[in-house]
Order: sequence, then structure tokens, then C-alpha cells
Amino acid sequence: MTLLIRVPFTLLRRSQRWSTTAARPYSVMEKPHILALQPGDKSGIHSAFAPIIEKHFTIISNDEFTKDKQRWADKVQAVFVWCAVPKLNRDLLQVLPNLKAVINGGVGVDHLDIPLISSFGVKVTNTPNLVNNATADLGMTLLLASARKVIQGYKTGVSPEITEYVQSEIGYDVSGATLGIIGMGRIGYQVAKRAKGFDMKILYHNRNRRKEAEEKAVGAHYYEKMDDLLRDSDFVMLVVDLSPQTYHLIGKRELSLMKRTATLINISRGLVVDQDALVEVLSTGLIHAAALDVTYPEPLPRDHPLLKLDNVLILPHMGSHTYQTTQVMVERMVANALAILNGQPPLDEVKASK
Ligand SMILES: O=CC(=O)O
Repeated sequence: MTLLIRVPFTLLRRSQRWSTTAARPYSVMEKPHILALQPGDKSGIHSAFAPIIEKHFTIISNDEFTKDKQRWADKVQAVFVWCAVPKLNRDLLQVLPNLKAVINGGVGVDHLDIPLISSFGVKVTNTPNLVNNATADLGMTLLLASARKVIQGYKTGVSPEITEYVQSEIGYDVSGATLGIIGMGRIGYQVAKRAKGFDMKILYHNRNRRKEAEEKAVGAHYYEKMDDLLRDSDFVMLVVDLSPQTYHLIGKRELSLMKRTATLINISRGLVVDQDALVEVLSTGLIHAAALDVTYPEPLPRDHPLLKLDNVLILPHMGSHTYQTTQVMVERMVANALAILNGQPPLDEVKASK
């Protein structure tokens, strides 16, 4: 069976377009090629989502590309990247003459050098708004799992050595505890909504204060000074973007202000926290625990001191990893890529800040 796929004329590279009089070359049926920079299966994501991309594009995996750059370089019109993978450097941009778009899956684009990419005449897009619920859910998951020692409990639950349970996994109450949210943007606000359901007292610190009605809706109290929030919270959750202002926002001084019984949860970016300082306060018992979806680098080297501490819960940057959220993200990435390759403005362009 022959499968004919229509590719919009404007999606074709000049060399693939045909004159009305000439016979149509076979390559006319070629879909535009995208390079998926992440390691792993074809799309750099779970294989379940590759067909959404493959409906419109041919995926070149990073491995295929690396093995034979000459073969693929001219073909690549878009690069698909996912958060926190800083592989798109000048060397790569220089070998892709037909690159038009860098399509990021996720909100944060701190891993991309936007001025550099733009200087090659290449547009950058992200997928804002789509990850808010999944990421907030994971923030609460980290909070609950850490407070209630779920990982330690699981290890006991499945240990072949255990013949009798002793009450060793004593955690902290979540209901009624105080949660300090640093960064009350779209995701932070979703965290507050969830925390309200747990009867938590909610404090927040943010560049801009939220409207009174929004504060009221989730019962959040604005703290102008982050230091005060750190002192008063049982759980501190970081939900800020990474920027020059938030780089190492939480260092030794800030961690020392937290209660000895407090837990730090980070669902933003690893570099928001001074990791050496975090190792120190966790090892010396200056704070109770940390639960991190993000670190630097990602993944941490396997001999990193954070991995040796049993009061740290670490996840592999999976805030948006649900079937539903990933599906809408991939669909949006495809829509952004198609728009750019069609010469249209994409839905979610990220421009270099002036
Ligand atoms: O980390 C994930 C994102 O920025 O969406």
C-alpha cells in the first residue's frame, strides 16, 4: 500500500519544490526533518508521543545525527528540545544551514541561549500554561512524600529482611502546617490551590503581589520579605523562574533562617539553590529535609554528596511528565514548528529580551 502524505508547499525546502511542468520528484513526499536533541528513543521523549510528531515530520534522533552529521545537516529545519538540556551550542547551530526553529517542550528556556539562536535567524518557542497543573501536582507529591516519609516507608514495606514492623517512619503533619511559596506565578498559584485543600496555612513571596481576590480565593498571605517567609514556614516550595535575580536565591544564609524541622521543596530550577550549602545544612541537621525535582547538573553525578543523604528525595525533573500534559505539549510543539516552517507567527514565540 502506498501512503501519500500531503505536505504544504511552503513546508518544502526550495530544492524539494517542483515546477508545474516538471515531473514531481519522489522527494516531494518527504516530510520536513526535525532533530530531536534528547537522548532516549526517537523523539527524545516517551515513544507514545513520537507518532504525533511523525504525522508531520521525519524525526532524526540525536544518535542518528551524531553518527552521520553530513547526511542530515542540510535536512534539519527544526530542533526539538526539552527542558534543561543545554546541547544547542554555536557549533551545532553552525552546521544546520536550514534551521528555522528551536521548539522547546516546557516553559523554562533558561537552558537556551536565545540571543545566540536569534543571531542565526532562528525562532524559539516554548509551551507556556500547559504544565501548570501537572507541575503543581508534582510539587504537592514531593511535599507529601517527603513529609510522610513515603520512600523510607516503601523500602521497609518491600524489604526482604523485615519480619516485624517497628514505627520508624515518623513524619510531619501536612494538614495545618505552614507552606511558604516562593514565586507565585501560574504554577505557584496552582500549588496554593492544592495546599488550601490540605488546610495548610499559605504564605507567599513574589515580585508582584497578587490581587486581593486571588489571595483570598486560596487563603494566601503575602510576605514582602522572603526572610520572614523562610522563618515562618514548615515547608518552603520554590516555584520561581531561573534568572540572574534568582540564581542561588537560596544559599547558606537563607537556609539557616529556616526551621530545623522544615523541608525545602524545589520544582523550579536547580540553580536557584546553592547546592553546596544545601548539602551542608542537610548533613548538619540545620533543616530537616529536601525534596527536589531539579538539581544541577541533571542528572547529578552518581557520587554526588546529595545522593548519599537519606533526608533528600530526588526526582529526575519530571514535573510535567504525565500522558495528558505531555500529549498537549507535543501537539503544541508541532503546531509551533508547523507555523514557523509555513512562514506564520508561532503561537508561543520566545524573544530575546532587550
Ligand atoms: O521544567 C519544566 C518546564 O520549564 O516546563
